[in-house]
Amino acid sequence: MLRLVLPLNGVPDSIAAAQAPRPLYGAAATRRLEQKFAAALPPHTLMDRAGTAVARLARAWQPHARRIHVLAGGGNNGGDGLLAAARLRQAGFGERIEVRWLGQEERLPADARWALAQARAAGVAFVEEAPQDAPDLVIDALLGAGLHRPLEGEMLAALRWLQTCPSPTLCVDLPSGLDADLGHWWADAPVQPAGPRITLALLTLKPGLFTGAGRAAAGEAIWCDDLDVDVCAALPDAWLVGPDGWPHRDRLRADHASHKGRRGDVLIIGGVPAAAHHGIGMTGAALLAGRAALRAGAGRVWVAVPAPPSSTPAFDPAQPALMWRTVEAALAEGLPQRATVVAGCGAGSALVPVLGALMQQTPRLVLDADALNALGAAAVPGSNSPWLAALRDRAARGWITVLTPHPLEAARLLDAQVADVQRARLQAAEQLAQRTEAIVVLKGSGTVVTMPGALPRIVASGSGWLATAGSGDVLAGLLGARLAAWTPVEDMSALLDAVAATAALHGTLPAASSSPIWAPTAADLAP
Ligand SMILES: NC(=O)C1=CN([C@@H]2O[C@H](COP(=O)(O)OP(=O)(O)OC[C@H]3O[C@@H](n4cnc5c(N)ncnc54)[C@H](O)[C@@H]3O)[C@@H](O)[C@H]2O)[C@@H](O)CC1
Repeated sequence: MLRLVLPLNGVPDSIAAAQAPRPLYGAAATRRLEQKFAAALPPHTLMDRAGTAVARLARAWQPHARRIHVLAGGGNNGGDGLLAAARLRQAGFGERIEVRWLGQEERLPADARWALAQARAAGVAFVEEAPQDAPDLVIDALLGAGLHRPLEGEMLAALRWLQTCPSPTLCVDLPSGLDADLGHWWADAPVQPAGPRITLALLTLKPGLFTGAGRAAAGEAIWCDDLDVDVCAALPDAWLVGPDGWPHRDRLRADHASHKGRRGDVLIIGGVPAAAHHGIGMTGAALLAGRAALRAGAGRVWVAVPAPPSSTPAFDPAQPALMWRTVEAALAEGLPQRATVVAGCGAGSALVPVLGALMQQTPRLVLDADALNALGAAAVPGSNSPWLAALRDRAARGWITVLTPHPLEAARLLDAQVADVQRARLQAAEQLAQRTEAIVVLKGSGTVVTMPGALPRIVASGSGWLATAGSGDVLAGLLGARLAAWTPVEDMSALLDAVAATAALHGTLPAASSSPIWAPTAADLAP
């Protein structure tokens, strides 16, 4: 059955489509499923269904296309393209169906060999060169789940043509160049296509479609056809998640007997003012986090500033309910023991002296930005960092720690390069979680949320609109509110789901506040 998974990146409708958690299967798991189902069906059935699904979507998406160019590689992904060409030709679609096939007949897998014969029998035209002009529709069947190494030579040249071609393009299973497991882009070619593009995943959704380069390469919409087999019984490699489970404001409204003490307390630590930090002020970061926590339904929110009372803001005119403290006063009041603490938003190096106390006193702790920088390379193998010991000690006590690194912060914690983190985002997040025994929210395109012993979640929402100063502070505040409202249950994976749903909600905020003219800023996300 054909399903729309993510229509038009970033528009609100896409959220509904993404809401149900969806299982993601990497290349190896997909191959196992393919073999299992193929064994129970007549020969070539899956490829027949795959090629037919591609042809059907191509016709629905570009019904007036006259010249259709299929770029096909030498594996089964190319086989899908060849079969789609055959089916389009048999249906009398368009005026010309042409295939540029870069395979070698003697090395073809059996299914693709059969598809080649089908295309030839259908009278599809075979061409040697890339078109000089733009076809009405391109079908990208160069490489799919079999790509795990860099592209070179003829394949690279073909991909460069594809990425710069302005024609509408339908990618078969995965955009060619993308690693199904990692979301890594294997080619020295632009990730972002020049023309309109959609992707039709076949049999399974692969994790690489949704993180790293996946979302940028896959285009405006991601479809999936399960080829009429039930893959969902198999254990996935990861889950694609939306904001389902977020405590919606209607639920807060319906809770008549509630009071502010029941909604959860949040303490933001950060926002160092310029007067206390060599003329470099970061009050806005803590403001954004505090406002987001309030907006997300926290009952009471304090903002503790690492500065003397004289340079602590009197109040926030936009959200006067925020209560301001110095860090000293907040510690003296015992706030870290009873509130969920969000530490790091614009705290600078002033956080370091109190981080140890927070680790030891706060059962629910979100470490963001400067708090992560303060940990240094705590997550490298064999690290004897006192911070690592403190994090593990927290886990042993059953306390919750959430780390929210962007790729650079994750790289610092792992003593790696940003490129290493981005090349394998799921694996980087899992390493970080294993070593720190914390929940990790690795931000970026396709935010990854994971913890030790759990299947990672990839957040389905989000767009380039989130790449704006302060949007991470808003996420930290939302996480603070969500953890503060968290009722402990035995199943820790429910906590992971709650954290992932919070990150997914954050991804929807820019679309909710967008105007036809302005790009949303962080203040629009937490007004
Ligand atoms: N066999 C079947 O019945 C089905 C196959 N499916 C399709 O099969 C695809 C997977 O097929 P394959 O495992 O054959 O893999 P691919 O077709 O994705 O890639 C394998 C081919 O690409 C070449 N290749 C890989 N990396 C390269 C590089 N860096 N430079 C140059 N050439 C490179 C290999 O030599 C091989 O010829 C899926 O993505 C999907 O499109 C699905 O439609 C499901 C059903």
